[in-house]
Amino acid sequence: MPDLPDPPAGPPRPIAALWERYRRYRTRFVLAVVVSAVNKVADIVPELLIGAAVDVVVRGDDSFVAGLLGVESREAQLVWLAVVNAVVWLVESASEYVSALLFRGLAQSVEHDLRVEAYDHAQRLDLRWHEARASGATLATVNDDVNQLERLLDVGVPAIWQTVLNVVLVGIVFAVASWQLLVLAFLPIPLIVVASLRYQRLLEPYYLRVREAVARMSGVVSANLGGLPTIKAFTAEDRERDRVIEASDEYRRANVDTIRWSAAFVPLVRVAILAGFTATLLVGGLSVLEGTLEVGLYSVLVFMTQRLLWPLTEVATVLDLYQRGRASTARILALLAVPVEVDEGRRVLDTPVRGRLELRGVRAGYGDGPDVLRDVDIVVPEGETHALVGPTGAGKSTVLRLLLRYDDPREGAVLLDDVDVRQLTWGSLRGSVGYVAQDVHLFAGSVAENLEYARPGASRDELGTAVAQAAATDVVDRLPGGLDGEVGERGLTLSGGQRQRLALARALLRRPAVLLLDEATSAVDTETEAAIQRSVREASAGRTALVVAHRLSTVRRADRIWVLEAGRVVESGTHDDLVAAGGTYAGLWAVQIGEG
Ligand SMILES: Nc1ncnc2c1ncn2[C@@H]1O[C@H](COP(=O)(O)OP(=O)(O)OP(=O)(O)O)[C@@H](O)[C@H]1O
Repeated sequence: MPDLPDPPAGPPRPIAALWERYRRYRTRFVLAVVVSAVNKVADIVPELLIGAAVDVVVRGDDSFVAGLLGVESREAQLVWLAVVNAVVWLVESASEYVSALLFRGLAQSVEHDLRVEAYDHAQRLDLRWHEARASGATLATVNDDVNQLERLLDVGVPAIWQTVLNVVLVGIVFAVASWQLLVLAFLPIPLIVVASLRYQRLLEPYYLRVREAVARMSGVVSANLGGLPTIKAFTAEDRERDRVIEASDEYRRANVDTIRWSAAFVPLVRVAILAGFTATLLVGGLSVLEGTLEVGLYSVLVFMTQRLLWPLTEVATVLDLYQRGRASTARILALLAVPVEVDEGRRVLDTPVRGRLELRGVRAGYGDGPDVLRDVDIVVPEGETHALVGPTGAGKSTVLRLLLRYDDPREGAVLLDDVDVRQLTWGSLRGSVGYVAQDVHLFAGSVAENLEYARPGASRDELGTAVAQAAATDVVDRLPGGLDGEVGERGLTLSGGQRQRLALARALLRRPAVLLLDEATSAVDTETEAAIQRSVREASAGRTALVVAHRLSTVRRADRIWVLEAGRVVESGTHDDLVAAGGTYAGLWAVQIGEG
């Protein structure tokens, strides 16, 4: 793999960057925060009402409610409290529903937008960028990182906000009741937050080990499932099962170690909050006996301390969610920040495209690697069929990649109809080319769907013609369902030669001005090859073709043959000229016809 520069790190403050990026959702976010605040207040009020009810029962016409409403009878006061309670309860339920809808809706919208943006950007990124890294890494960003961020927005953000509100609201109640109790009950909170942060950091390597173990395990399983034919051929099932056992066992051990520490957290927080609980119980109770604290308020405080406990036990989980969400956001934004180096030009070719191809003084290579092509000058005049031949690794596929502009040359220029391809729109360049790659890729789906990839909305007649031109009629006829027959994942239910013929049909369906065939017939038998050749000759009448081939018999009739060796054009001419010249080509030919 070439050494490419590391991908740019994510922004230093990813969440702030996300906030900037999604300005359009700010109003919805603020609304969600407000409704959630209403919900929290409504959630706390019933506990205050119970305190007020105790106060009514204990103090009668002297109670807080009596003073507030001017109602003397205890029964009437209790009825009032019950009515207020019912209203608040309904508000609480409604606001909980609305707040969940708003937060979750927001999380889904952001997740959807980011996933689509990340995918769209990833598919625009240069092939070279993708080739230099594991496809799993990009997939993990588009899938797992986006899901992780959704969890932060869906669960984490509301939890953080509710915890803060909880502490503030309970704090206000305590402050009204007694400053001493406020100090005693809240004293452990900063301690718990700081301890949670440290604890989280302590757990980090454990979580990391779990993540690595799970990645290793799924790596082994997916690689094995993809390589089943090889495993079976080498009867390596037992060895592979042992490798999975080992990976799974490491995952289990990593998890057990993590659980040992993480499960201790809640009990520890409980111990830390003991001071607040005891203070409320003891100091509060004593204050009631002394007459400095009302019984009603005392009962409210007892409820309230309980309320402080649970959110605090969740501080660590929420912080964990926050940190994971932050790291995921950084990775997504880093992917989105990778620049597209081979970017689209603006020029549109005059139609009809003639199809003249030229490589002018081209030097090319991959990443920081050595030059793969040097001083290459190739011209394919409009309407001619040329061939590229040469030993393996000579740079033949690289020439086709340059013509499709998967990469740009390091020096020199590639031209279509005398225009530098760097200036052309993708539509003008790639839209004019029918390409059959060395490693044919078909998508899961029917034959027709695969063909229509080249020309959405093509008629059945057009599909049939393209199939016939590619000598693939028998492939389609043999499939149950014909054109509607399924080809399976990556077309794997077909043989290599059948896949090649369908790929050729797909390229021809485009009716391109230029045909680029990279060993398009290497996997078919000689008879089929001859049939394809005849069809391609007919199909390529009036269009330009550049054909890469190892089997020289396939390119004998080419208008011109270019011979590449170690990245340079060493000779070119017709088959007969080259054989007569007695150079590299003549040597290759002699070997292939059995005279070498
Ligand atoms: N994506 C890539 N990244 C880095 N190096 C590459 C890449 N593709 C090809 N190369 C290198 O470039 C050189 C030329 O490869 P290329 O595929 O163009 O040769 P070829 O003549 O088509 O070979 P073959 O006949 O075996 O297909 C080789 O040394 C190869 O290792």
